[in-house]
Amino acid sequence: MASVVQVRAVTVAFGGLRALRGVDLDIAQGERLAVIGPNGAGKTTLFNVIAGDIAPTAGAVVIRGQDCTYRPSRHRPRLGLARTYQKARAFSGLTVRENIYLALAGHRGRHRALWRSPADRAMSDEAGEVADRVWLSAQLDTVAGELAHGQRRQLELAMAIATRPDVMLLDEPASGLSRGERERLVDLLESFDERLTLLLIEHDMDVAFRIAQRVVVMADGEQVMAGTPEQVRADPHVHRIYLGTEAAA
Ligand SMILES: Nc1ncnc2c1ncn2[C@@H]1O[C@H](COP(=O)(O)OP(=O)(O)OP(=O)(O)O)[C@@H](O)[C@H]1O
Repeated sequence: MASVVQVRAVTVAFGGLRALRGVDLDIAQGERLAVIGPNGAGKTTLFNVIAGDIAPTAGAVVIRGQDCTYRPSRHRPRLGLARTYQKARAFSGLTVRENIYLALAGHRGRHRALWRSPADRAMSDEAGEVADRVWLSAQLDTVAGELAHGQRRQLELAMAIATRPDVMLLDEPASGLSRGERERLVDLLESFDERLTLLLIEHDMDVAFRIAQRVVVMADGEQVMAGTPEQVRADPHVHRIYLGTEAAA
């Protein structure tokens, strides 16, 4: 299957510290891939390089056959790539519909006042459809600041979906969620169209292993192993470097 994202020998140095050391990664269209590893492994740095938030010191990032290594993040949505952030980006004082509307408007380069023209009303309806896809229909008129933590995460997903991506990068989507909210998040991600490619960094093993078809394990800026969740779970080396420390934590 053709790769939609290719990471080629990517190295990132912060001064003397090499956060990534020649990492290679191929992500296929429709794949569900989780990157795991202990603190400081380089997961966020890899994510930021793919998302265009930082440029690598060496190596290349190719998206849909186009070399994007030095293209900033604002070009990624045009290539069908969207990301979520650990820190919420929604406006607390605006409703779910308004936040999604702004994400739609921003993607289309329209920064008009809310609901002025019929075209804007159509976009407001579209915001409702996007909310439906993340199970937030009942909260359309709720201001984001009053949403439960899990719902807020759903809104973040909606704002990414508004750009009609076919690759979504999810930065620790389950962090800070209750057990029930995590279950709901996994169910929601599993409900997405199977052609949507998902790359996630996740500390919660249950979430990562349930969503991913392939898990990449990183440590010290390198890929240690990659395999199915079952293979990774059973690998003694991974247990030593990661699962053991997690279990002890
Ligand atoms: N902007 C930066 N400046 C200097 N060092 C950095 C910077 N960003 C990351 N690092 C260092 O690079 C290494 C990899 O960090 P990174 O955040 O990518 O790891 P991670 O696997 O995402 O860790 P965590 O699970 O704790 O988020 C760490 O040693 C970190 O301290």
